[in-house]
Amino acid sequence: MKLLIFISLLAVFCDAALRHDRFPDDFLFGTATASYQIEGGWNADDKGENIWDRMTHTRPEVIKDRSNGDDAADTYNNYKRDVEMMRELGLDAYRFSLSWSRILPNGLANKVSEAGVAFYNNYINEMLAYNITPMVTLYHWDLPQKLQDLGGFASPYFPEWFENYAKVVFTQFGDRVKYWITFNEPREICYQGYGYVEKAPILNITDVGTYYCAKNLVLGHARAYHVYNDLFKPTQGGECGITISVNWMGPLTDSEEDLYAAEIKRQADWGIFAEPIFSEQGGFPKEFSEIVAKKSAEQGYPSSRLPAFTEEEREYVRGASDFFGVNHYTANLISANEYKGNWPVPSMYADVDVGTYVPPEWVPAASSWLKLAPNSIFNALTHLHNRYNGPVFYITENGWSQLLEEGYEDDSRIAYYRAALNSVLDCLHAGVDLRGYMAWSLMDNFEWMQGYTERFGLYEVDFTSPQKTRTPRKSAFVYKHIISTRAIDPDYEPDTRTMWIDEGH
Ligand SMILES: C[C@H]1O[C@@H](Oc2ccc([N+](=O)[O-])cc2)[C@H](O)[C@@H](O)[C@H]1O
Repeated sequence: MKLLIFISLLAVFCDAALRHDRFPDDFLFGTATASYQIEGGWNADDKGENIWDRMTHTRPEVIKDRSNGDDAADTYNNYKRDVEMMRELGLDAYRFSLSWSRILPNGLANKVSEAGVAFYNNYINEMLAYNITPMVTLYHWDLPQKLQDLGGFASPYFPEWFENYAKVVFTQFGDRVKYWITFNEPREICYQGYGYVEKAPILNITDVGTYYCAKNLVLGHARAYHVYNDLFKPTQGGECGITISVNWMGPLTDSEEDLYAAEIKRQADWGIFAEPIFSEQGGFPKEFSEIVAKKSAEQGYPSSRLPAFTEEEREYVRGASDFFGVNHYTANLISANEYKGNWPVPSMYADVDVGTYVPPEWVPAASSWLKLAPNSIFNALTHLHNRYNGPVFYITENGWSQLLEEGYEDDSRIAYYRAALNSVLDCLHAGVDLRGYMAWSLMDNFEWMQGYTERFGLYEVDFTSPQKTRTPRKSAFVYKHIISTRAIDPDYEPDTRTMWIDEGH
């Protein structure tokens, strides 16, 4: 009898393990943040000005609450408290970004700030003291203003500036940092910074640099990857990848037109950045390239507005990544003929020329673009897995916004995280090589054009208090429970509001 019970328990256990009802022990659970959104200290020591400093100081009206990241959550002075929060949650890893102009005040590598390097050394060492693995993004949207004045991402010098910056960073921190992400979200950098939608550097021109930005960014990524691979990896032994924002773009109907429209939307949205690096053939996506070339000719341009890679560049970029970082938040349904916007010509949006639809039953967050879309992580990751021959993935951002008034009781965030992590389990079950998940965000922060009006934090931050006091929300307790049990208990309800640090952290 005992043997029978033992065998059936073993069968249940093995089945659960095979079905990935639990997250593997070596799966990296973390949270993510970005320098401009949390650090503050905008002019501390010899830090240089960046494009968000310049924009928020000269055009405060473009930010919803006229705020800025001058102080933000003041991580510059509070980094020990941040690491304490990581320990409270029991994180395996923490993704954060470096402020380029804090390390290189004028963007160029001829002057390195000792104070800037010291700050990041302290931050990294504090994490490592508690076994928290740093995952470091080199660029999360805060370009040194000096480089913007020289043309920014649209300049042909950009790849070289980025390589030089990367070399400094790998030299200073590579003995301890083993996960490197070159860029956060090329789509947002190029399309929102240099295209139609306004974000820093707020050029107020349409389209001029969109696709030049895309090409220079991809080349900059490849240069940093090769420098790391050739000069640093042999002794430091880490990994270098890129994070691309991938929301699921499925067809509105099964019609051939909608299927094709969704494919073009995917090619424009993330394929333009992913295809050159992760596809077997390299280069920009075929159909989208043909569309832009055709429209450019009709518009009277002497050549395509999407500059092609030379054969040598294509080979240099192809395969230049150890992993695919995915920022995933939501989904859209794509239509060939319905729900189209009125886009300026020329622009990437007019080039794509499809409609996007969001079903009303998808629960909305506080951010207008964010809805709880069913199975969207599974749809996006299995698609990428199939298209790019099974690369290693990390989800480098995923999270949910609320309005400040919602405070501790963030049940909609908990529902979102549970749905997302169930989708992660489905990915593991389907054989996707997904090795980690970083929740956005550890704490409330400066949400770009929305200022402090939209809150993504597991910890609430009181930005009016001198210490920028951090208080855990209900979701922080739920995430902690998921990490420690490596499983999702849909009924878990925290019975305390007081955080604690488990032994070993
Ligand atoms: C909340 C985080 O958003 C990340 O950027 C975006 C912005 C918009 C979408 N979208 O689907 O429309 C996805 C991701 C950003 O990387 C991070 O800094 C946060 O602001």
